[in-house]
Amino acid sequence: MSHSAGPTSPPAADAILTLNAGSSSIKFALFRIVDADIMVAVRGQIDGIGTAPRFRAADPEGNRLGEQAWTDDARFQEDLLQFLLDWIVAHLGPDRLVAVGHRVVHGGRDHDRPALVTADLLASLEALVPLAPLHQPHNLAPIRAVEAIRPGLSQVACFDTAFHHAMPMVAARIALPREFEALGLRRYGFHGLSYEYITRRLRVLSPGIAAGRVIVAHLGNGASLCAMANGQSQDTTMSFTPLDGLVMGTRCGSIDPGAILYLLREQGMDADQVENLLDRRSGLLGVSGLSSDMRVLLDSDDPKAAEAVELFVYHVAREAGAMASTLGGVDGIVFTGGIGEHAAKVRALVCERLVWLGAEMNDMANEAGKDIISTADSRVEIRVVPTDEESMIAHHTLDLCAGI
Ligand SMILES: Nc1ncnc2c1ncn2[C@@H]1O[C@H](COP(=O)(O)OP(=O)(O)O)[C@@H](O)[C@H]1O
Ligand SMILES: CC(=O)OP(=O)(O)O
Ligand SMILES: [Mg+2]
Repeated sequence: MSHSAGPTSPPAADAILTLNAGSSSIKFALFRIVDADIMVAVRGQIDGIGTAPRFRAADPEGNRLGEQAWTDDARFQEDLLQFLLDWIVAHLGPDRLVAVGHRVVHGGRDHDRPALVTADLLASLEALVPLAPLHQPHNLAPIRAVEAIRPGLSQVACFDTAFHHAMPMVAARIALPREFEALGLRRYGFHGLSYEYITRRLRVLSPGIAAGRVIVAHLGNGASLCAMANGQSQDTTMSFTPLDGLVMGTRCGSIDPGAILYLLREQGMDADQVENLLDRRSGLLGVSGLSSDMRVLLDSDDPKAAEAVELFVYHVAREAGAMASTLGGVDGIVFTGGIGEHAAKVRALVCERLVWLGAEMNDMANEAGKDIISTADSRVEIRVVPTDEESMIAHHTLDLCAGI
């Protein structure tokens, strides 16, 4: 698959680009294909989309390759995407881009694995936009942009829902009349690329625990828990949409459906207003009245910020109890995602509420950001494992495109 370059330059390689587009960020990575495996060459992101967009890219050693900030908060995501694609093409050097892999949050009923993008696939994913309005439109836009710039280039959609597809039916079913199940109303679950990466890592780091009963807490701007037995999803807190479950940055998480009826009927709100409230104005932002960013809340001495953190922690621990019940006990707890990886205080507050499960935290190890943060005597091993959705996307893309 590789091509030879000049006598002094390293041999050119085929390359895979991964795009993980969210509501406020686009994360990307460029992987070179070397000996039928992938090696990361560049990682970067544009974050602050909608407020103050900022682009950063670095090589695997952390050397900065690019940085730019925009003060124009009205910049459209399409302009930023175009900037990103131009930057990537300019930085490919002699390497040849052979495929692009995308994180697509919702795969619906039909997709239990990554799929090559076709016009039909794109149309079916478009139909799922109402089920993930914060994510799906941003996931699909780059697929169209790449097709416009490089028609015919192989593109692969990697679904957040796929990891949970084989979840037991009792965990997936919603207690509505059967005809609604036929419409696709079931619990799907999300953050699947992250959970898949974590379970693969855990098999290397702690094989005994990986084969057992593990609760993985993906705590980022979006947050969910997954109950895994032998690396297979048994249940998860997100559901039909990524709005269910835990308290999140701007999402409310689980809410009595009766409250939505009340907002519609008694408060005169329409569906768009309710969606905007539950998806964009609630969660940490709504309760604190300050910010959706956990860093800001932990640094603040506003009592409302502390109450927002307390509520976040309360629901993580409460749902962890439910996941423990599903698993019939717990051997390991893994923290990941921006908050799970970096906020020692949040990990400590969650674990304080899980002592009854046999999870005993080593406070010094936690503060120091060690990999294992439980005591030697703890019945439950507690770990911090940084997630890497990009490498999971790249592996799937390589697997699907290898024969093309
Ligand atoms: N050092 C830190 N301490 C506390 N929280 C952090 C820290 N770094 C990142 N975070 C939190 O992580 C969140 C983003 O997590 P991330 O997994 O990157 O989110 P996304 O869902 O956008 O992928 C931020 O909103 C911030 O609250
Ligand atoms: C599914 C989801 O909520 O993703 P994110 O955490 O990236 O917002
Ligand atoms: Mg994320």
